[in-house]
Amino acid sequence: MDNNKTLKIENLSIAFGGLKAVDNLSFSINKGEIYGLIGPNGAGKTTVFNCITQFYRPDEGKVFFTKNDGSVVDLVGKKTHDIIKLGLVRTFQNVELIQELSLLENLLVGAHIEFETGIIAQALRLKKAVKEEEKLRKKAINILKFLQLEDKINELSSGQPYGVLKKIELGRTLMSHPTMIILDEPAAGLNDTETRNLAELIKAIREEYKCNVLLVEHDMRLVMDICDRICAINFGKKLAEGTPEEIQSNKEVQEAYLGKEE
Ligand SMILES: Nc1ncnc2c1ncn2[C@@H]1O[C@H](COP(=O)(O)OP(=O)(O)OP(=O)(O)O)[C@@H](O)[C@H]1O
Repeated sequence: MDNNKTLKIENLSIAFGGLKAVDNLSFSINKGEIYGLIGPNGAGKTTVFNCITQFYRPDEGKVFFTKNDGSVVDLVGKKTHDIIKLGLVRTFQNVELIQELSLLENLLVGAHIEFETGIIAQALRLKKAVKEEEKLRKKAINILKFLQLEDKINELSSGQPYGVLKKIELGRTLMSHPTMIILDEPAAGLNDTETRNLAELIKAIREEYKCNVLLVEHDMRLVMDICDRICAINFGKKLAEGTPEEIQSNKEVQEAYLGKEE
């Protein structure tokens, strides 16, 4: 894989029963890109996600990922937990925060992967564990500041506006030093203002945390606004790939997707 790519999907296929949910799909994401994956309902977007993070094991194909140190690994067959350690994290459509914990604590819950000391040491609160916890707390506070939530650090997550919960979900991904974040319909359930803020936030994450973003999203304004390139799929196959302008003017995409949705 050439040096400029972070993620390269090659001839990916997976079928459920007789149905080919992803059918010989290939695309690649360049370093620093915000990349969009779009398609009508049932096109196979979530299945592509699940094949990248190895929640599903693809029937065929490869998923190459460039780690922080520049080396390339094929993710197929790896454990989801190990994939997070390699620097690839995802969010879920439904935000799942622990209601009884503060926003800060919710970020720390997501950071267990960062702990270098073992569970027993943590339980005994040995010096090293206490130090590590302090380091994580500082990191979490910095992320909350970046998310402009510093005044809410100790507030419970219960009762927070949906936009705040979504930010925390994003913040949790940042706790694990990602080189790539996959966002599953981040604008779902957000109002116009929250969606505009989200667009700015995703761009800021790219700048500040130097990570790539792969976005699956139905909100065309968000996709067209922030993506450098987009891949449109239908029936698990690639329809077109290109800049937002190219995708918007592509006839096949218009017929399959934009025509129906807009
Ligand atoms: N675990 C599964 N078992 C059987 N069929 C599945 C499974 N997961 C997905 N499918 C089927 O694969 C196809 C692609 O589904 P997928 O959820 O990936 O589409 P999508 O583009 O994410 O749709 P949406 O935009 O509605 O979320 C659909 O026909 C779906 O019913």
